[in-house]
Amino acid sequence: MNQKVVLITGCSSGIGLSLAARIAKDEKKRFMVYATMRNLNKAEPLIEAAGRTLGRTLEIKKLDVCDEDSIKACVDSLPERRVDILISNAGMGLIGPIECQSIDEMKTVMDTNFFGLVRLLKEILPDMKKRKKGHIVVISSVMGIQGILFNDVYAASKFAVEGFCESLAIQALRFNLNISLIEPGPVLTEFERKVYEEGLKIDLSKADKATADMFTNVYLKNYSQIFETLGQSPDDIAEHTLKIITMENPPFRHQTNTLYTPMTTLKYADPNGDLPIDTFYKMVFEHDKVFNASLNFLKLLRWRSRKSFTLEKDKSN
Ligand SMILES: NC(=O)C1=CN([C@@H]2O[C@H](COP(=O)(O)OP(=O)(O)OC[C@H]3O[C@@H](n4cnc5c(N)ncnc54)[C@H](OP(=O)(O)O)[C@@H]3O)[C@@H](O)[C@H]2O)C=CC1
Ligand SMILES: CC1=C(/C=C/C(C)=C/C=C/C(C)=C/C=O)C(C)(C)CCC1
Repeated sequence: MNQKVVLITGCSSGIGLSLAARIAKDEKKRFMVYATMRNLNKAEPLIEAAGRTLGRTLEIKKLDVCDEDSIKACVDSLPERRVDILISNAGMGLIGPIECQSIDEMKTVMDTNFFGLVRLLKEILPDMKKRKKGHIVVISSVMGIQGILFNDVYAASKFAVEGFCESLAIQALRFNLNISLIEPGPVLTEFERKVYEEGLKIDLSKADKATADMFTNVYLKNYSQIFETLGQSPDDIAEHTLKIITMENPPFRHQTNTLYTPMTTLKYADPNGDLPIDTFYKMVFEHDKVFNASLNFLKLLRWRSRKSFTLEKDKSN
């Protein structure tokens, strides 16, 4: 059987876990999944989700994207070091005023979200080029296209990922390789919980009162509601990603949440760059009424898009 080898990072929870289980359970058994995580003590939820695929179409391996030796050891352990599809998923968030964040905290985000991808590719890309075959799939974010209030460093890390991939994609074409950026909006995972809990713990005394109030009373106050309204499940992201890896000509960018697309499109509608910033500003600060009305509108759209996604899935079966 000519199975494609898929290596996924960050499979201890969230999107990585859903992706690994979903791809391993592919009805046509088209994939052999190496689901990796930095701490194998956290493997239990994946073992449970993998069920009977464990040891058949799914194997769990250790890989820390911040450690080159760990990446090399993992790739060396694969038959012929072959990776047909790399899914770079491991990542972390960071919210809050920059006055309250240390440079070390910021570096950890860049090291994981951006250099983590770079380290993976330095190990895997040369073999893909030799074979003239391969698909690099990166779990980016809508924040790889557009910054969001109090996500300055996280957005910077995803912009870095997107700039890096845009440059590399041109070279990759010469070697018949595909690169795809998956751009989810909010997804209900450990990410959301960790980021929110860390947000509540921030010592806001280093920020001025107006900034501290904005973070507490605008951002944190609305955070859970935004995720509940706009949030997708990690299984949704897994379905979208499975579609992308089975396409003959996969797109370079794929947004998983159609509700978010109008916001990201504003960027391309105004070369001056003011339109998305003004719109976000108005949405957040100018009138609570507009904000609440938009939330209600989003709830309605979400219901409709859920329906259409289900229909699309039905059609493809
Ligand atoms: N949730 C969201 O709203 C969105 C998330 N994303 C992106 O999706 C990806 C997955 O996040 P999500 O599933 O939501 O969050 P989770 O926190 O549930 O999962 C993150 C995963 O990354 C792993 N990880 C962190 N650092 C490293 C490292 N150094 N080496 C290997 N693995 C590591 C975590 O492992 P451990 O358990 O050991 O910490 C965990 O398995 C991230 O890239 C994130 O930026 C994009 C858009 C929206
Ligand atoms: C909470 C909140 C907002 C939106 C937050 C969003 C949309 C977060 C998205 C997070 C993602 C996509 C994370 C992973 O990549 C607004 C609208 C700024 C208004 C103020 C409060």
